Amino acid sequence: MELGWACSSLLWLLFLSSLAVKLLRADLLLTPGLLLQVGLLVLLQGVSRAFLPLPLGTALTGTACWLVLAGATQRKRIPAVGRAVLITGCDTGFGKVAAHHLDTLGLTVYASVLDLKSPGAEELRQSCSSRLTLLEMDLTKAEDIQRVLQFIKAQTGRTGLWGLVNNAGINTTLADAELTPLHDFRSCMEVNFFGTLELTQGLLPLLRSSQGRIITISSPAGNMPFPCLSGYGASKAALSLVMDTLQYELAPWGIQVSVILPGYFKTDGSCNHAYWKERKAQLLAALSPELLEAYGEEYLEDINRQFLASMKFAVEDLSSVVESIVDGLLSTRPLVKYYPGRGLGPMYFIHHYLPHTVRNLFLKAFFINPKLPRGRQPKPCNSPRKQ
Ligand SMILES: NC(=O)c1ccc[n+]([C@@H]2O[C@H](COP(=O)([O-])OP(=O)(O)OC[C@H]3O[C@@H](n4cnc5c(N)ncnc54)[C@H](O)[C@@H]3O)[C@@H](O)[C@H]2O)c1
Ligand SMILES: C[C@]12C[C@H](O)[C@H]3[C@@H](CCC4=CC(=O)CC[C@@]43C)[C@@H]1CC[C@@H]2C(=O)CO
Repeated sequence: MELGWACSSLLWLLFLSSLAVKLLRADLLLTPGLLLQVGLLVLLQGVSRAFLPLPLGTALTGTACWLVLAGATQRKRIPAVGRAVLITGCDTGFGKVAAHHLDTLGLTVYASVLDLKSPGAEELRQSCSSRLTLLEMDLTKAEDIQRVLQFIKAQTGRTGLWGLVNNAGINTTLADAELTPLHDFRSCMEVNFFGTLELTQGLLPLLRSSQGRIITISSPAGNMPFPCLSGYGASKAALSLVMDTLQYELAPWGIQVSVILPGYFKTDGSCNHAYWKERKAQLLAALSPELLEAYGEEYLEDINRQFLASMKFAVEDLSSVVESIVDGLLSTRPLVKYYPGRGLGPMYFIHHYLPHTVRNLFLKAFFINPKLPRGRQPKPCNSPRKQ
């Protein structure tokens, strides 16, 4: 009798802990169907303990548990061929890799780029099928957005537009909020928030007709206060919030909205040394004498040094982000949030469940921990005392 209980308890402990891990990792959803299957497993457990020898009953129940877990985590997909999607920011990074992959899946891809002559645009032109169309669009220019909206409406009259992937985004500054010029906040907002929102709004009539998908690449920097990323993070916070709102506002129209919150990946935008060297120089040149006196040039140099050092943690393989985009577009049950990359679990656990002081210490240790500004550093002993 005891052995039977021990086997059953161990079996259920293994099954329920696997289920919990998959739910936490968003590998599966707690659907009514899954709950019914768990109920049937309980019934099977009771029947096998009552009528079957222990080894047979345990094997039968164990196999049933495995089948439930395996079935629950198989993410089913809808056919890709014939579906049209627009993806922005395909000159480099996630957008370029995703555009190529979506093309290989048989989708009709409209890939927007900042510059039709960019190396990335040329690479897509050379490597993709005739189903991929490159479109030039600067999200800060309303006329560009309107031109793309007209083009997409004209081109997708027959197929409809199945999906929009809002990938394009910028980060212009790596510095404390006080040191970040207001126009840098505005630049991030213009591209990452207003431009993306204007394009999304413009495509909603098509997406409502197709009951399609919206996938937006935001950032954990929009959920938590990464040091020196307030300008970028604020724009991503606004973007995440509006997409989270659209997720339930558009549900009655059958549109499914997903937000992807990637970890740190090595792309042209995140790890371009020349770009960040230029941005640091422009930031220093723009600093007022008062701020330069209060913080000191060494303060910014140190931040930049730590940022360059952090790049070694950036993941080179972008496939997990691309897979999240594909799942958001083609899964029968797309997730509301995707967290591709390393360390997102602990990061969000700390953010949600531990005191903010712990979270802030984690973010500084994980990314950038600014040194004391010049104005707060102890004066050397021989310096003249202020009267
Ligand atoms: N790389 C990371 O670690 C990381 C992490 C989290 C989120 N993200 C986000 O992922 C998205 C893609 O970033 P990435 O890392 O591939 O960087 P990236 O710089 O390689 O790609 C950004 C793309 O946006 C385009 N773009 C820039 N300004 C634009 C404008 N005004 N109008 C239209 N397009 C414009 C660029 O041409 C480029 O193709 C961005 O939204 C970024 O914020 C990146
Ligand atoms: C903000 C960046 C993208 C991304 O958001 C990164 C951040 C570095 C810190 C960091 C760690 C994470 O695990 C989540 C993403 C993130 C907060 C990156 C520094 C440069 C890069 C970009 O500039 C993207 O264009």
